[in-house]
Amino acid sequence: MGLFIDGKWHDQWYDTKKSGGTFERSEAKFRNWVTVDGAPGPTGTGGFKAESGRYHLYVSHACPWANRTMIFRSLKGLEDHIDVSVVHPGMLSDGWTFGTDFDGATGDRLFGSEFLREVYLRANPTMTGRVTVPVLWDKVQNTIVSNESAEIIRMFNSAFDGVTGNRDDYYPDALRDRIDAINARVYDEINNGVYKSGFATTQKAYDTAVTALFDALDWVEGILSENRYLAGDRITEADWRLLPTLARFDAVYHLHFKCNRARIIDYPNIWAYARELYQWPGMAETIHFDHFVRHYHYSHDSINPHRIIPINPRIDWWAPHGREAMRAA
Ligand SMILES: N[C@@H](CCC(=O)N[C@@H](CS)C(=O)NCC(=O)O)C(=O)O
Repeated sequence: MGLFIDGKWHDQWYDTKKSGGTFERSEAKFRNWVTVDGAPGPTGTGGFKAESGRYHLYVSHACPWANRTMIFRSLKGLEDHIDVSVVHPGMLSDGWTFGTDFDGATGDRLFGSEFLREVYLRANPTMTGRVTVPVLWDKVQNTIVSNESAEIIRMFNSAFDGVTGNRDDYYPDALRDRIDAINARVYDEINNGVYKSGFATTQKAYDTAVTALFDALDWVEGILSENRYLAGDRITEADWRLLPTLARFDAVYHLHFKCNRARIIDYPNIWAYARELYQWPGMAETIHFDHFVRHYHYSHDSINPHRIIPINPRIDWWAPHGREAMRAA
């Protein structure tokens, strides 16, 4: 794992010394937006019009942030309009690679690169920053539109509606305040909370993160005991942003990131809800247990130096979820 400083690759693990043992996620660098007519979005520059076949998505099936973008690509019927390259789940000193010796790893279908970092250098040969997935690439301007998943899913939610005819809205006006409030806590304490627990390098940093994580899961369990979905009776972006973390929890985070006060299967409402989301049309195809079990245990050698891949529990994600009953309540 590494990062670029002025276009030069440095093999370097996260620096937690300056933050008292706490993992701090760095900000994504490319923050442009695809819009209906190419007008600039909330950040970055314009010129990225929604067009079929123009954009390419780079993902890892291991990565929860990339998983969000694959979820929205499927929900919004973008499969025929935005093609995808999938990196290899092993991420060592070269960062993400395009090795194809793992089922589902496609190689770089656009440029035939060996490493994802080459794609970043095409966009900015002197860049400083981390080489992360997901990446949304523009074949016309030959650059990265965005490497921030939260913003890529907002683009996918509406910018391509004229291209696909799919007008399903997962961020409806009337629910935005509620969705934003839920996202803020879910991001900080759950999606990123598992990383803060797992990458902590002091007991105090771990204790703080893991306690907040399970308190937040208790809060989610409470919401889901009264509501079918996080924002009420309608499924929204808030739910889709939680699913990738729930899917990885018992298989990876519980053991590898020491998130072991409870498992997801111990929360009756969260577990049934997680199965409902997983069983939603198209969703199971975006969730690749083999990629994330391999990635985390193999790539984080400061946590698992011998790279032993654990056996893991057998969990039935296809068991009936019974959440329809919530609607009648
Ligand atoms: N803010 C980014 C975070 C993406 C991210 O951190 N991805 C991880 C994989 S799960 C990554 O590529 N890490 C490589 C690195 O940090 O060097 C997003 O949500 O899109």
